[in-house]
Amino acid sequence: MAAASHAPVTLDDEDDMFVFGTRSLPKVDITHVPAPVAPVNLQALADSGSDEEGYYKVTLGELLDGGKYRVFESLGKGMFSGVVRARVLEGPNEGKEVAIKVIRAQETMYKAGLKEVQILNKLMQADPDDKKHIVRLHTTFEHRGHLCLVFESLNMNLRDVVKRFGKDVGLNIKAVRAYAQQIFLALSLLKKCSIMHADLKLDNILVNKSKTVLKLCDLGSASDTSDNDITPYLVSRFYRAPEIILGLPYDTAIDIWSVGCTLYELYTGKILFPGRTNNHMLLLMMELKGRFNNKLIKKAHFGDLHFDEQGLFLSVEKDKVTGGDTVRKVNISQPTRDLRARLLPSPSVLASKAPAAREEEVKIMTAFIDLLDKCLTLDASRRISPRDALLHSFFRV
Ligand SMILES: Nc1ncnc2c1ncn2[C@@H]1O[C@H](COP(=O)(O)OP(=O)(O)OP(=O)(O)O)[C@@H](O)[C@H]1O
Repeated sequence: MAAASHAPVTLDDEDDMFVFGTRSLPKVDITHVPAPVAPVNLQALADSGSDEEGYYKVTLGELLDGGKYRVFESLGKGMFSGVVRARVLEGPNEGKEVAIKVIRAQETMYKAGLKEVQILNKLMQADPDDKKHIVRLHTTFEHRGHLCLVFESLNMNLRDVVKRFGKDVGLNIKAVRAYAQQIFLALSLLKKCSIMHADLKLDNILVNKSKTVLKLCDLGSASDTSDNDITPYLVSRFYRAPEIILGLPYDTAIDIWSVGCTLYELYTGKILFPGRTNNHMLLLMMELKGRFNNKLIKKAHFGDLHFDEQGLFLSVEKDKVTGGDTVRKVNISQPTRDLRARLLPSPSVLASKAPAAREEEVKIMTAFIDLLDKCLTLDASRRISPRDALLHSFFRV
């Protein structure tokens, strides 16, 4: 039995077909990138060149995939991976830049990476002409036990754009409108394919060098709509839809909610719902949008965590004296914060403009606020669809 202890450790039965390897994968039709056949072999992990958290320790100038790519820049670390920029050294794309996402050498991360490849393939097949603003996956390979995804190289994410060009006060409304249209096109493809992105935020939207074209990236949390287990921590908290927090069934409408939060942030440079906890998120949402419908609360898995039998909100707050948690019952009837008050230019700003410019500004801002309001509908079944969003007057004023 001693030999058995050196045998590759497989994940489970369905993954037996996967084996770690160092070979590169066959390159095929760009709309269908094969997932590498998986690993999990202790020997390979021991030799993975990773730090203690499983991130690959990349060196600038390093060659990857048998000399096909030379790394020249590190783009940073996420939860699942380190992303590097590299140059293609051979083949028809010689000289071109790519971005390589090197997944952490860990069984769950590897599996998540394979799922990301599968979802990107499905989306590329549904959009062979690359018109729907989702990042293109060129190919995949394995490097010392790390699954590597080779993407088209984009310039920076929208969080960096806001930092650099919006100086933390946001972008002008016409730039927001141009980006919003592209985001809703991407969402229309996701909906058509029954895929939820489930992690939309400024960090996961990339732009090209001229900042005119954007693409959604990081499909690492994405899944099919049939795959919607109740879990209150899906999506980064500030962008998390109320149905997720309440434990209601959810679908592609969660991404519309996240886009509402993202567009607000793009325009203002401020987080719309900076909740400290899921409970605090619900309070902030109700302050803006009013109370939840009682029927919705009754159906919700976690309804009684946040509401009492009378439908009063149980706001968990810090006691100023003891510092411990206390519960304050809150009866929310009317919204107390207002998107119009926050976003419409003040009368003094408007007065400083010529009448035509003033009229245009009010028109476009009124349309923007209306669209945001429809993206942020508390009841997911009544939230605007990507298609209707694209037909909204915001894109025609
Ligand atoms: N194709 C690309 N071109 C340029 N930069 C990219 C590309 N893909 C990813 N990046 C950069 O790397 C960052 C992390 O990428 P990604 O979100 O896919 O990785 P992740 O490990 O899932 O990260 P996180 O845990 O933050 O979600 C992005 O925010 C972006 O700045």
